[in-house]
Amino acid sequence: MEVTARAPGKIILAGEHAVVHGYTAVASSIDLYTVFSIRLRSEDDDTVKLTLNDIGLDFSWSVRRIKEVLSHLGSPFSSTPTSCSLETIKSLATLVDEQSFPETKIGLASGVYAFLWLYTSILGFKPATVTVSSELPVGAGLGSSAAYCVSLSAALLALSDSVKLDVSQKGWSTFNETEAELVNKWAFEGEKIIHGRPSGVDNSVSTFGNVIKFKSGVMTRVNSNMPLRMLITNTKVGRDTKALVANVSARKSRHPDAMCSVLNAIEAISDEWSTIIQSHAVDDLYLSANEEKLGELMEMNQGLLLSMGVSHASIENVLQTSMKYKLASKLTGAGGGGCVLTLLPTHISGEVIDKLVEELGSFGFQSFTAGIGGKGVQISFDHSS
Ligand SMILES: Nc1ncnc2c1ncn2[C@@H]1O[C@H](COP(=O)(O)OP(=O)(O)OP(=O)(O)O)[C@@H](O)[C@H]1O
Ligand SMILES: C[C@@](O)(CCO)CC(=O)[O-]
Ligand SMILES: [Mg+2]
Repeated sequence: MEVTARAPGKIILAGEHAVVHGYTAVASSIDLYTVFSIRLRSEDDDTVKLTLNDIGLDFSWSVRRIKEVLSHLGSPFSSTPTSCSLETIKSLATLVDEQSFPETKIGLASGVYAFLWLYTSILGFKPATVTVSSELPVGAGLGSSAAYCVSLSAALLALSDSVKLDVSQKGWSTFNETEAELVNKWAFEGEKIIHGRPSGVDNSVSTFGNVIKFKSGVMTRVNSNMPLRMLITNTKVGRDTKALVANVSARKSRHPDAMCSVLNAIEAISDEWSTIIQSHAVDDLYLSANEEKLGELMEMNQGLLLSMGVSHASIENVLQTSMKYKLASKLTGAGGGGCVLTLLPTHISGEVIDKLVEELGSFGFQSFTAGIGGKGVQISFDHSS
């Protein structure tokens, strides 16, 4: 039997970075998915094979070798999400180094550490073939790391003793609330390995889907009543969330008072965002007034992100280009490159959007739209293999 789990990416509508320091963010899932498939092999077939399709890397460890390095941890402990210690990360790095990780892709190694941690903690030492593929650009602000950790945790838990699913179900099915909570907690432990200091907003929105508000580790569902449309532009400038989050923390400790004001202002923006999208538009006039307010909030949020040091020339280029069309934009996710959101109000014509996309394309950027606010993580079982 093969188990497949898919988890969506996300956009942060307001409050990235501030949320790491306990201030509110508003985020929504998007209908682009990361998909993990796991097929257990027979016990005498002593290997765990991992294929990372998006980054073109393959790994193959013998279960004996993994046991040698990690069995002192006493796994599996699937019902007890546990943090990976620095000591254990060193052991995981040994297992990865033995597979000659290419130097040019070394920034991606933490995803493989997260894999090994979640795999052995949830399933123990079982031989399996594992593959992952994603519709999300990796490391571009759309929550690829969270979708990776959520879909992996979901597929592993589906094979563990901690979750009892009906494996005869056909097609995609969802977890109940308690199971989804467990998936989310394990995914957060994976995110910690990749991000260093994640707030938990990305794994929560990937697990539960829809639109959420998030503050100090607590998620609140937001019932959006607005038809939100965003153009997502990938600047294709590579960046690393861990480094950007660390830079913001350093700036905060250098300028605590100034940064406190910036973070409070961002929280006010997030709160206003959630109030506006929950309100019911009584007519078109009301809707377009609200769209205008959201555009202004995006511009203000972007200005504050610039002051935190996480914008980038490529992001500024997208902002200026969209401004020519009187459209508001902000970076989404960790910034430093990656993706930018541009609000597409309901009155805007397809022709204008096409022109903007073409102009952005002339800089080498790639723009697309995605469905906003769909389901969170889902699972399916295939008995044919
Ligand atoms: N499909 C994938 N295959 C392999 N590794 C992945 C995949 N998706 C994510 N990763 C891991 O996640 C890391 C990227 O995470 P990072 O947090 O920097 O970016 P992001 O999650 O896309 O953006 P943000 O956190 O701003 O939303 C990669 O370096 C890799 O380790
Ligand atoms: C930059 C950040 O706020 C969002 C990344 O999508 C980091 C986090 O919340 O973990
Ligand atoms: Mg991430």
